[in-house]
Amino acid sequence: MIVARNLTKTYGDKPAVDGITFTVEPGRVTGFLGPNGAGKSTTMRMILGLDRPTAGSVTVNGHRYSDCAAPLREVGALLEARALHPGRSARDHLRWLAASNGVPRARVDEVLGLVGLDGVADKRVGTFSLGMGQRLGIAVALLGDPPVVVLDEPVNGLDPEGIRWVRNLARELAGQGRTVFISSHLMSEMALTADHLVVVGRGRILADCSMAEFIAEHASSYVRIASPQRGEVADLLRRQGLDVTAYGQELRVQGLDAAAIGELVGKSGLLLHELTLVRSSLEDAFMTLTADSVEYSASSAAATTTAGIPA
Ligand SMILES: Nc1ncnc2c1ncn2[C@@H]1O[C@H](COP(=O)(O)OP(=O)(O)OP(=O)(O)O)[C@@H](O)[C@H]1O
Repeated sequence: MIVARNLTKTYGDKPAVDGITFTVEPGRVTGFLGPNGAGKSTTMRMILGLDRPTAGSVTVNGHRYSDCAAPLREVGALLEARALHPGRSARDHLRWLAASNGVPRARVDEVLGLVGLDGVADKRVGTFSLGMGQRLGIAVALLGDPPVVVLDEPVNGLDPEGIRWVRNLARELAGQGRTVFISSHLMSEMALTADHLVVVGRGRILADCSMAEFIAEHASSYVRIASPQRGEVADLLRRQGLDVTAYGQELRVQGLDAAAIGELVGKSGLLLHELTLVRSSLEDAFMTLTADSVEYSASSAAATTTAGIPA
């Protein structure tokens, strides 16, 4: 498991990570979500001993990464910027890492097969596409068969098949009881992959909860109604204590499900032309939650954070 306590990293006078405390438990996929510049990579770099915390601490299975005797066998990691020797083949790269970390040579072919690179294992890494490079990075992460896996934006550069593969792999690794910590700035991707979420913005924790709790708390829904007797329908529903907002030609109603609203209106003899349950997407919920934390945003992006959800 990974435990961060009051973890802080300051560059100059700017906190990149601002006193965050969280735990990444084994046996489940924990998504680490936040907009660009939220502090995800800096946190992951501190987990892996590549950056030293300004204050606080982070441990992996009870000790600091720098105190690991065989790091590759304790924590497997894919970080965004990966230094690869372009003239070396994928197989040689993995063999070199295996030899220097006490990993059996046979494991190299195993991980090449696992990530689907066995057919190109002897090609020079410099000729690899972004997606192939990501797969090789994941092979490196899995080389030491580690109980803890940290992946920074693993689906970057992958095609839809590759994205699905990473998703399944993450779930499989968690199913084997490993600790899996994956960063992303895409809520929609995490919704399909993670059991638990740690959401950060401007170096601070905005949410630390199960995926189900996040959905229940942040994804709002309403019932959309179209009626030739819009005014009367709105009056009727308001008299029932429901929250009704007129939106152009439609009404948006919160506080009761679509079936019950249909029955109420039906009993009154008023006409309905449409009665639809509309759920805001998790992406909307995530953008609303992190809207104040976005470092660089286009004005159109800011508009989408509030569009479609009545206050
Ligand atoms: N070496 C550094 N020197 C100065 N500032 C840095 C350094 N590394 C990161 N930062 C700043 O710290 C903040 C957090 O950056 P970080 O890369 O951790 O965010 P992130 O959530 O991983 O974002 P992204 O999704 O864009 O990778 C940003 O404001 C960034 O500009």
